[in-house]
Amino acid sequence: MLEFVARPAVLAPAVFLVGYVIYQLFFKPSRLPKLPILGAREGDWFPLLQAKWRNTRDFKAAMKLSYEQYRDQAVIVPLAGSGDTVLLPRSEIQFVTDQPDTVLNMHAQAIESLQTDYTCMDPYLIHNPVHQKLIVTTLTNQIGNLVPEVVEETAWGFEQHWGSGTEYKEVCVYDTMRRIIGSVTNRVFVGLPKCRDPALLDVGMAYAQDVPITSNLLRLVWKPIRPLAALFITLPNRIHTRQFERILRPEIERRLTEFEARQRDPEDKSIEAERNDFLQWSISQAKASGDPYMWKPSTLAGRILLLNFAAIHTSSFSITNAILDLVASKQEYLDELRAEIESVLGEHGGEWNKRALAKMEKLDSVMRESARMNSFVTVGLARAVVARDGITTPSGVKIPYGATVVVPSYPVLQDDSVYPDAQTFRPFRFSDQRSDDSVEYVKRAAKAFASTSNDYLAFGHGRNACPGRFFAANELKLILAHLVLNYDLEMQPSRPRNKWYGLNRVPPMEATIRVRRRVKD
Ligand code: HEM
Repeated sequence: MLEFVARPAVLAPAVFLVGYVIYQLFFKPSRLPKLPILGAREGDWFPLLQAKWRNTRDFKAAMKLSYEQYRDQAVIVPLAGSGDTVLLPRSEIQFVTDQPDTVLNMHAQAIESLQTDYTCMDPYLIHNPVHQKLIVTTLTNQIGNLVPEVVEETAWGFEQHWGSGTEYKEVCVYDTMRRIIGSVTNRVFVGLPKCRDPALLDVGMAYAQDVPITSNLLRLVWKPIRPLAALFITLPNRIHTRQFERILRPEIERRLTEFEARQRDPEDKSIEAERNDFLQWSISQAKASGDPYMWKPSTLAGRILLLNFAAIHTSSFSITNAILDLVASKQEYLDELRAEIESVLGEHGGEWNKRALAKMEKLDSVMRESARMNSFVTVGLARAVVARDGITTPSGVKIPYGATVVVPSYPVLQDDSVYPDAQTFRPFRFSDQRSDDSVEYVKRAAKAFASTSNDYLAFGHGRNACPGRFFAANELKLILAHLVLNYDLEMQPSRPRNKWYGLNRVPPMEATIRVRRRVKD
């Protein structure tokens, strides 16, 4: 064995590899300017490396430290698997949102951090994200028309997962919510009956988990060998993408055939009326483009899978957090919320619609306050510096091409000077502010759940803020309203804590509560 290792043909590359790794880890000069290193301590031998270890292990502590110690200055944030990252101070959030895409670019950063060239089986879907245009235009415009279907699917989902028993029983909040959110959201994406297909929902969820796990792994792999490593690492992504496509293909093919038949003879009454869902809009968009690649079943299914990735986890976390916050608060809050919903619904003849929902400001406030307390966005507005000459921040820090900038979100949302009594869940914090007539209308409207600002980054902010947030806000409020109207929730003395996985903050997924169907008189 020793003889084999001592051969020059084996020894030379091995020494080179070890030397390269040591150089990368300990001696490679940083391209970043001289700034404090978040997490480094006096006397550290390898400050970047030691800080990286500390920050990766406990990012919550790192966030608190950044706000206490470096509130007004930029700091370097070493993190495992992340490239050169600079956290800018809160005072420079506006500067970040103001930069054009040619200077600070969200998509370049998302492609790098999610490694989409490997984790998405057809990277062209990401490089040509026409589905995002549909979210901003058609989906958002159709929110009102989609209300009846969202309401119907919500009722079906609760019946399946919370049942109609009038005795208290225990349910796992996250597990049941992700299933309800899955079918409600897919009702809008692909319609009945596929939105209730458990295989479709499970594969969609599995892929949504594959992407963060495999992208984290890939980022740890040396770039030149990443394409090779990706062949093995992204195997689950490939399997789940294929399964998703296989499940959806018959529906897509049926719709394509009907689309063509309708084009040939618009008067033909034997063809099913055009559906009003994302798949149908995508088919129309694809056909209008004239590019056959766009209406291939794999392309159309791939876009729906990406939507599932963007929508399901985020929405499931939000509603789970809101339920856990409410049951750990006061029964009076729940009663007050229920009273608002009943009263506004009464004014609208008992019928759900967009206008009724917009009037339920307490309901809206609960969702916004819960997102303030629990948002998974701990640092926000992650953007890659794509200007070849780098950027110079208002405080004069020069950040080179290829680095990433982020801004604080978690510490701002927890800051008493921004949100008084920030550690307390005050469900009507924002509706109280909205009902203050002495404040001008625009400022009051800015307190709605889907409104973003420099101090509220739960949906991002600026040009690249989440395009699905208006739809998500309506869907989540309808779901919360349904459960408040139809179920009693047993109050709990305290709220189980959220968990941190690196940068990500997620609700306790195993938390349970006790619920029973309300008996209405
Ligand atoms: C409560 C639920 C949701 C939350 C908290 C959320 C949050 C976010 C955040 C923080 C971003 C990044 C924004 C930035 O960096 O400035 C984002 C982007 C995005 N979200 Fe959402 N989201 C939610 C629901 C949805 C839904 C339902 C959809 C689709 C219908 C969606 C589609 C997207 C897309 C496509 C992007 C990428 C935008 C781009 O690349 O420009 N999201 N979301």
